[in-house]
Amino acid sequence: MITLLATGGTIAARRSARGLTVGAAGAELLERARTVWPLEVDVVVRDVEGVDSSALTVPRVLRLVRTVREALVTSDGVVVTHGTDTMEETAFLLALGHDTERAVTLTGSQRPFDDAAPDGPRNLAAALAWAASPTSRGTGVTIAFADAVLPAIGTHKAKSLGLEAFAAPTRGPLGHVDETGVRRHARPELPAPILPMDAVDLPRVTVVPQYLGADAAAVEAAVRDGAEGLVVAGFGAGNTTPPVTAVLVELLGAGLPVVVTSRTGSGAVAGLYAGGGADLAAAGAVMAGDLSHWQARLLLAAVLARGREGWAGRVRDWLGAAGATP
Ligand SMILES: NC(=O)C[C@H](N)C(=O)O
Repeated sequence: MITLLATGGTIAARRSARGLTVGAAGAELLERARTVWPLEVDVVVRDVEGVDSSALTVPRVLRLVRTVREALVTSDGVVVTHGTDTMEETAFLLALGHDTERAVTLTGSQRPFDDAAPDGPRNLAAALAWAASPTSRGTGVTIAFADAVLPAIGTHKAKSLGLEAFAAPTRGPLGHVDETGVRRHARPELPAPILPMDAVDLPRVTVVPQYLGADAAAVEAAVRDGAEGLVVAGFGAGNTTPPVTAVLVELLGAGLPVVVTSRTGSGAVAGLYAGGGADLAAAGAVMAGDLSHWQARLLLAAVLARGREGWAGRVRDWLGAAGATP
């Protein structure tokens, strides 16, 4: 038996005078998905949220993580329908808490429920087939979209409207689901769970972007606003402007956790450049491998939920176990 948890998103949205509005229930989504392929599996449906994913928050997603965990006790796998805008973040939080062989697969759509040529039914049919298949055992949390199955870790939404909405640039799909059935090509690295299951929220971690001539103001404002850690969306291989480098080195010296990502959207970061990334690495910043800013933010927040002590080692260990860094 598979549990289908419906949370909203475009897959459940209809056109209205106000714009796309979530309204279709999980049972309606399932009914459409069953017209794509014969799904020889029992599915229990629960509507747990009914929102555009831009309206979700960390506390709400932490609640969903616990709901998924409970469902996994009695199900062979869990499928979550979800808006695509924040799907990579919900998938990542689920991955941070995942500790079973059973598959958890998220899916959604780019086109609404009432579109003349919707992509939702096929995406959901594929997600259900993947989660129900013995092939998906041990593949952790995944995103099934446009016939591909991508690992939660390292995946981001790469297209605003295109149907192949998600990409895992340095990892690629783990498998495909199409007319030939369910195929797995790879097994992902699955780090041990680090998300505290009793957490109702996570410490504030702020993403600070780098751009031509960026000064220290955004970093200083983030700290003033109570950030307990920072993710710097750096240039290229993890570089920062001279004033941002200077303020971050000072904050690292005072004990503030800083993680560095790349605004390129593909590839790993390394502290290569004097006056930029090399100075940050020397001061104790952690390079986030191929994680997006948004996933790195959740990783650091989950680590800080257990306190600041030893944060860098715990982030590095997780990144290594996830195959994000060597
Ligand atoms: N395609 C989508 O699902 C986008 C929608 N705004 C959402 O994230 O809920």
